[in-house]
Amino acid sequence: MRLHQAAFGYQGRPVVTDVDLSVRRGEVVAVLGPNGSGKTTLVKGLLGLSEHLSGEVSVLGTPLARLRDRTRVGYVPQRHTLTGGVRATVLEVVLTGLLSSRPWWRPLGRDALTPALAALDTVGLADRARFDVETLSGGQQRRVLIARALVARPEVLVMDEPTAGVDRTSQQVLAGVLRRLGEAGTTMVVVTHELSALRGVVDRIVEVDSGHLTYDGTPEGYAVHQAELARAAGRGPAAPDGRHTRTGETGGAR
Ligand SMILES: Nc1ncnc2c1ncn2[C@@H]1O[C@H](COP(=O)(O)OP(=O)(O)OP(=O)(O)O)[C@@H](O)[C@H]1O
Repeated sequence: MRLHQAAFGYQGRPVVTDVDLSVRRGEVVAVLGPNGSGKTTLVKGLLGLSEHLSGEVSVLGTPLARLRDRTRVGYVPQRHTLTGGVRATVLEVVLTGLLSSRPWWRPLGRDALTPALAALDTVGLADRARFDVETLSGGQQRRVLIARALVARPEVLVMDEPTAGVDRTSQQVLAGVLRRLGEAGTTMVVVTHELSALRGVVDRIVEVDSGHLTYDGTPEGYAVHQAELARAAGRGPAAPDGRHTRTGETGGAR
């Protein structure tokens, strides 16, 4: 995945600009940054779901506009649960992940069950296949959505806050799922506020602030970057006695 001077936004108005980024195959990248900084807009840009306004974007070696087989890139959207809609079983929801990869004249047959059950097994929910999704917890529903994204066997998986709003146990299960996917060579771009939940899974961190990339490097380097920011923020104007006052806090990963 390569972005050069890319800008994304909505209705012609840029939200993120000057993005230079390349993600290697098999890499697991966490996208961090304050609320409203443009993380979702950036990752939606990789899927053609926000407007690509300028610069170059290529995904899996193909310019985004010419990427025909969109099932090669899977997506787990933000703040999405499965309650309140049409009643469906867990298996049925996962099967919908295969619909876009088939022409309309080839309906899903029994052969679709094997990948769907395998995807549910990956997220640890094989025993819930016949359950109504509404009976699952929020964390389990997030895992169903990951299974739905996995069933078409995407080469790249983009996830927007997969661990948000789920309890610690579900967070740990989700982190394990991401670790296994990473080990299997799936390229992942994961927007998160909970870096600690993904420790050991993430190879690289990209920070977005006010629509710009403000960090791109290793998790270890990010800790140094944050410490430097905190030091800079603490170095306020000199107090009358010559000491420095603290002027502010920095945001960042929790
Ligand atoms: N569909 C849209 N149309 C117009 N503007 C939008 C749309 N979606 C988001 N924005 C604007 O883009 C800016 C960045 O939003 P975005 O959702 O990308 O931030 P974020 O970093 O993902 O935030 P959060 O951490 O809260 O999810 C915000 O000012 C938001 O209002």
